[in-house]
Amino acid sequence: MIDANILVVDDNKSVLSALEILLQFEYKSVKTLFNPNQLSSFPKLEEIDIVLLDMNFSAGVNTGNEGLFWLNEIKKKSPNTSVILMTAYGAVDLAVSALKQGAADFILKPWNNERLMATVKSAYELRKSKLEINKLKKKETHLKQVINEGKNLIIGNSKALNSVLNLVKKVAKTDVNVLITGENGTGKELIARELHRLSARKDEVFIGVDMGSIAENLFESELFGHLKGSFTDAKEDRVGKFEAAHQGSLFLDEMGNLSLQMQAKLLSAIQNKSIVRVGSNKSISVDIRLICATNCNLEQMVADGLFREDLLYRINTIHIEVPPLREREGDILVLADFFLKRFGGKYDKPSLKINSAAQEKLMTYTWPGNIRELQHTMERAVILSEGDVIKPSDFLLHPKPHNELGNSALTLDDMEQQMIAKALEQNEGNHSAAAEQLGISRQTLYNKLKKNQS
Ligand SMILES: Nc1ncnc2c1ncn2[C@@H]1O[C@H](COP(=O)(O)OP(=O)(O)OP(=O)(O)O)[C@@H](O)[C@H]1O
Repeated sequence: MIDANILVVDDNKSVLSALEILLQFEYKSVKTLFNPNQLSSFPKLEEIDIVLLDMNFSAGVNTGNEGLFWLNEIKKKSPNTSVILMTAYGAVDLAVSALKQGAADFILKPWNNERLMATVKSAYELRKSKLEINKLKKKETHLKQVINEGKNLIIGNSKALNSVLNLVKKVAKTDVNVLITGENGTGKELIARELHRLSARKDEVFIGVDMGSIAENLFESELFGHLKGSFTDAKEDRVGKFEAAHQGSLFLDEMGNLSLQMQAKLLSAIQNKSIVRVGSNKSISVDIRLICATNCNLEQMVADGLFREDLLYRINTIHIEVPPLREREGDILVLADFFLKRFGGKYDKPSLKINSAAQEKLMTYTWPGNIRELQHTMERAVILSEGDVIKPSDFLLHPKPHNELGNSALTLDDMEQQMIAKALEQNEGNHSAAAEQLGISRQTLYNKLKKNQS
């Protein structure tokens, strides 16, 4: 017995009872209606899985228009109910217009029992798939919302930040590729998310990829996906980031850390607006809005032969430079206050205030790690503070000594960071060259940099 609700609508009582008896053999609930006008007030029509609907109700009329009218009424109230139209006057054009207007199928009277049962069965399968699709769509919308959520609030009121936000507003509505540059921790990812939020793609996903953390040998698989068995660890087919971002925005962070080989592969995907999964030879079109970010000077890297000029032109149709925090004086205390509230709440210290000497300390510091450093500084201060006031001594600010090695007060970690900073400086920000000079892999260098920032 199939657990489905069926409704039969016909002005012929013998048709109603014949169909009721036939359908009750297989379906749990079969209801009948003699007058289609009762459809308007039929309770919970959306719970009916299948309606078998006669096409002609007025005596002497066989145009089928009444059936089409009631088909539309049912579809308005319950779009996922499968409607099968029945008529004694078989005409191909009538059947075609019924199907065009959303009928699941069309049967002729007198019907063949077996064929009718098969038609009802497939209409029921159709109904189930529609409900399943609806459920998946709702789930997808929810997942997209969760993915896109994140901490999107952009705090600050400085002139410099406002002009960035103005540019973001102008550019967001277009589909052009955007390159966001700025020092580490200035909020580049936040700006990228804002571009997505204000764009026509806002209801689709925003997929972020940290290009610096992808190992060279996994680059293609991560970005373009792979087929099962295409390499040792490919246990399943996998969708890459480009495909995952289809119709949404793809944010490629740390673009300055790509080897020339990776750049070539990326360029080809961007140029062709399509990707080929590893192990496949089928090209798949992708519709993405590309947002890239870096803290490197890509023009300089082009001049040094470290970044492809053609790739740079592809990604920087619009260039947004996010200024460092030291050039956004107006934002420092506003952001500090924002983080104070956030961490005050988190650590159950809601009435904490920053005293004026502590504010002065925040304002005079140069914030090499920008907003990320301010955020960490505030979190530590909230944890360390005693009483209701944050004092200057609660801020552990240590301006990084730059090139001076050999300071006996340094820890091993400090020395390592200084060597890294020096190598990066000598190699003008080029991570691959700095890693080579230090005798470590690009990946290790990257991990060490991340560790220091966290
Ligand atoms: N204007 C802002 N308002 C609130 N939070 C901010 C703001 N700017 C940055 N942040 C926060 O600072 C942190 C660093 O920001 P984000 O990751 O966007 O910087 P980034 O420039 O992309 O850093 P990186 O170059 O290291 O990838 C994040 O936690 C972000 O939420």
